[in-house]
Amino acid sequence: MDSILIHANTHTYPVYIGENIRFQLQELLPKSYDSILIITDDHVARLYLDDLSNSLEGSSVHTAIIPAGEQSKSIHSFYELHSQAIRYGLDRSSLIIALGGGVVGDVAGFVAATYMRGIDFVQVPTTVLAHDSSVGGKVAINHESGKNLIGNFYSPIMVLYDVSTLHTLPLKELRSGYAEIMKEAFLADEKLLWDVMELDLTHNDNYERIRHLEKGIQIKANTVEQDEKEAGKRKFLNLGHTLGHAIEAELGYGSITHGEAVAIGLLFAIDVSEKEYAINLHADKLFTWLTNNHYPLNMDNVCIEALLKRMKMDKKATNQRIQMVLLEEMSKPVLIEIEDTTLRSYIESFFAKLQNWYGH
Ligand SMILES: NC(=O)c1ccc[n+]([C@@H]2O[C@H](COP(=O)([O-])OP(=O)(O)OC[C@H]3O[C@@H](n4cnc5c(N)ncnc54)[C@H](O)[C@@H]3O)[C@@H](O)[C@H]2O)c1
Ligand SMILES: O=C(O)C(=O)C[C@@H](O)[C@H](O)[C@H](O)COP(=O)(O)O
Ligand SMILES: [Zn+2]
Repeated sequence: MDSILIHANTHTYPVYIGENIRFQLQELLPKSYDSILIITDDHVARLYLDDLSNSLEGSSVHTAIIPAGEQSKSIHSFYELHSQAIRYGLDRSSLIIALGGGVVGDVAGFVAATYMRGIDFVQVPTTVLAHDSSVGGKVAINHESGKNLIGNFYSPIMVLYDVSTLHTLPLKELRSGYAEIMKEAFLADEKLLWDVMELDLTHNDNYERIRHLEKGIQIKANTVEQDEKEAGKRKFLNLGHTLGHAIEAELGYGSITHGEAVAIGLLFAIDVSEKEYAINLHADKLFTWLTNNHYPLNMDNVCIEALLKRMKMDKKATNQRIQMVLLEEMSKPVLIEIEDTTLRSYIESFFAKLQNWYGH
């Protein structure tokens, strides 16, 4: 088992990474709890809930199961989970465990952050994408106007990443998670970038995957430790998300996965960076890798005006002025404000390029 320590503003917590470590949950917890609520979704519950609850002894263990998918990051689920916590009699010394992907982690984390003004929580990520979402303390639910508009910064006391659970992950979700690894690679690790560019996701073995996940977590950790509340440097982790989040909300939460939307946003950000800074960041190679791995990139029926409106709701925007993370060179992110008219023409030419690339 490997571990990475994260130094948050409030406390330091470990991220444990290893095969089958879900069975060691009890012994890895820093203290014992009288009452524990495991929050998970209905897919993950069928696969791993028993393993986790059976590994906890000496506590009253309760479970709350939300429907799988992005639509559960809602005010309705949030309220329902609070109601269940109240019904089970959780108090300030209780623990919430988030067992699942980023959806469970984000909503359960936000419940933990707000239940009785905050109780301990542990992240037990089960997706590739959740190497990103379980670290750094962003917890949130969506609003129909935009992603993660209601939330907080609230760090878990521990992350237990049992990479054996990834064996059951569908290819679509593997793809989704690798979009965030690609993002991290462009931001800070060119070697990782070329490693992943070599990868056929259908033949990816777990040994290689663990190496990629650990590198991604380390990049995230280095960033959030310097700027947890996103006053500056942390905004770089949003590379690809300005357009990505707009696409996700515009197509309807759950129509495409978060990572699939980020992949399109990342390709766009790389394309714009190449134009702004007259450099070659290999957008063409990224496009080839994305199409070889069957990322959905067809934006034919997406309304650009609607996307622009949504991009103004992005948390990096100030006074409705859109800010984007770009790369002025490889591994050198910058945050720049882009005029609406310039952005519109960039999106138009990007969508045209996608059509053109597809045509060949
Ligand atoms: N807080 C953050 O810093 C942060 C970072 C990145 C993304 N996010 C958020 O994370 C969410 C996406 O997370 P996600 O991609 O993990 O999606 P997800 O939680 O919806 O999981 C994807 C699907 O895989 C299933 N699943 C999960 N683990 C499985 C396993 N081991 N085997 C089989 N099926 C499994 C789930 O039931 C679900 O159907 C988005 O809402 C995004 O905004 C948050
Ligand atoms: O941790 C961060 O900071 C990130 O930006 C990571 C993103 O991958 C993640 O999707 C995050 O939830 C986006 O945050 P938001 O503040 O733009 O909603
Ligand atoms: Zn993301």
